[in-house]
Order: sequence, then C-alpha cells, then structure tokens
Amino acid sequence: MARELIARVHGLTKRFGERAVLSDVDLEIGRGEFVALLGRSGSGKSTLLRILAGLDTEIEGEARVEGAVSVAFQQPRLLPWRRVWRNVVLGLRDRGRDRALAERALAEVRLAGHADAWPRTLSGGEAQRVSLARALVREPDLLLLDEPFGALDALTRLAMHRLVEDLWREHRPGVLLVTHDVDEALLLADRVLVLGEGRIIAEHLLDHPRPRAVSDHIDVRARVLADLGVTDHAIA
Ligand SMILES: Nc1ncnc2c1ncn2[C@@H]1O[C@H](COP(=O)(O)OP(=O)(O)OP(=O)(O)O)[C@@H](O)[C@H]1O
Repeated sequence: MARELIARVHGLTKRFGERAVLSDVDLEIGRGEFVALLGRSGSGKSTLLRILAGLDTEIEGEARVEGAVSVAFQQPRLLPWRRVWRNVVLGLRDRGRDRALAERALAEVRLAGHADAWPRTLSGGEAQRVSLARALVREPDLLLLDEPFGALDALTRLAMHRLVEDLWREHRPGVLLVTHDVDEALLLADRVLVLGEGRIIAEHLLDHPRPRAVSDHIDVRARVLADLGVTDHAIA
C-alpha cells in the first residue's frame, strides 16, 4: 500500500528579490514519519519550514500539507502576560474544554502543576516544553520543529530528545525537525535530508531500532558531515 503523504513539496522555488533561496525543491513526508533537515547556516531550512507552516505563501511550485500543522521555534515565544495554561491553548476555539486540554498537554511534557505559573518563572527547558505542549494540543498531523533545542544546555537537550521521541511515539505526527546538530538528527529521525544552496543535496535513511545511540550510525554520520562539507562536529 502506498504510504499516506502528509506534506508534499514539488518544484518549490522561493525568491527574495532576485535571489532564489530555494530552487526546485521536492520533498515528501509520510504520515507519522520523522524527518530531519540539516544544512549550513543560510541554506534555506527555516524558509522551507515557514512555507510548510503556511507563514510564507509567495512561492513558485507546490507546497501542500494535509491536515493540521503546528510549529515550535528555537525561542518558546510565550506571552508573558498570560499564565502557562493560557499560553498552551492560545487561539484554540474550544473554550469549555480549554483548561482540561491545557492540563493534559502540560502533563504530557512533564509540567503538571505548572498550569498557573507565569512564563517568567520557568527555566529555558520548561518554557520550551510549554511551547511543545502548545504545539501538541492542536493534535497536528504535521509538527514543524525549527531548532527547538538550540538554545538549551546539553543535559536539558538530551532530556528533550527523549521527550520528543516519547511524544512522537504516542501521537505519531509527521515531523520535520530543522537542526544544526547532526547527532540529534541521527537519534531522532527516520530520514535525514541535507539542504545545500537551496537544494536537497543528500538523503539518508535510518532504520536502526529506537531508542538509538549515535554509535549506531557512525557511517551515516560521516556521510552527513561530508555532505555538509565539514570534518568536525561544529557546523558554521
Ligand atoms: N525575509 C527575507 N528577506 C530576504 N532574505 C531572506 C529573508 N528570509 C531569509 N532570507 C535569506 O534566505 C537565506 C536562507 O535563510 P534561512 O533562514 O531559511 O536559512 P537557514 O538555513 O534556516 O539558516 P540558519 O541555520 O542560520 O537558521 C538567507 O540567506 C537569508 O538571509
């Protein structure tokens, strides 16, 4: 049986003025598939994600998503004047059930008991978990993550990887994770795409059972680093 597509990008070109930032990009994401998108700074990752999120519609070609989309960004973008639970359900049109939905989502990100807190009282990792709860409460078919762990310390980042993996297992949205971190991509994704100069220049499938260790993918890791043109882990 053909896999069900949740996102389909075909012949996508995006220009800012004269300059094409994305050129003739093709990309498909199946239902429940976890895709990571790597690329050097300025290669067009966030632009592609914003287009899939429907935040940028001035494009050539096709970018279609079936169903609901949620986005979580590097910064949690919480409204400081709303309590945590109100941030989670911001914009939802289900007034009667808002509080219960928020509490359930907060429990899922291990923040039960923080519903009435103010955003300024949260740590960076907690705020990012609220942002994830806000994305999940919409029950997305496609979850777009734009470097969601980029601003977190290494230990919090590891805990977030486990959390995202658990949430993905539970809800099975399609995921597109934009990241600079090759190891993060290898741990979490079914498929790793490398974007270079506005085109997808490489694709790697990861079929090792989860939960994974980076050592399961030393070979793919070397190839991805070569695709990125780096020999070191740090990507400029
Ligand atoms: N609104 C805009 N107007 C003009 N140029 C833009 C705009 N948004 C992005 N760009 C340019 O498009 C290119 C791709 O940007 P994008 O943010 O998608 O890259 P990225 O791969 O996500 O980079 P990073 O990893 O640094 O976040 C960059 O050269 C950027 O300067």
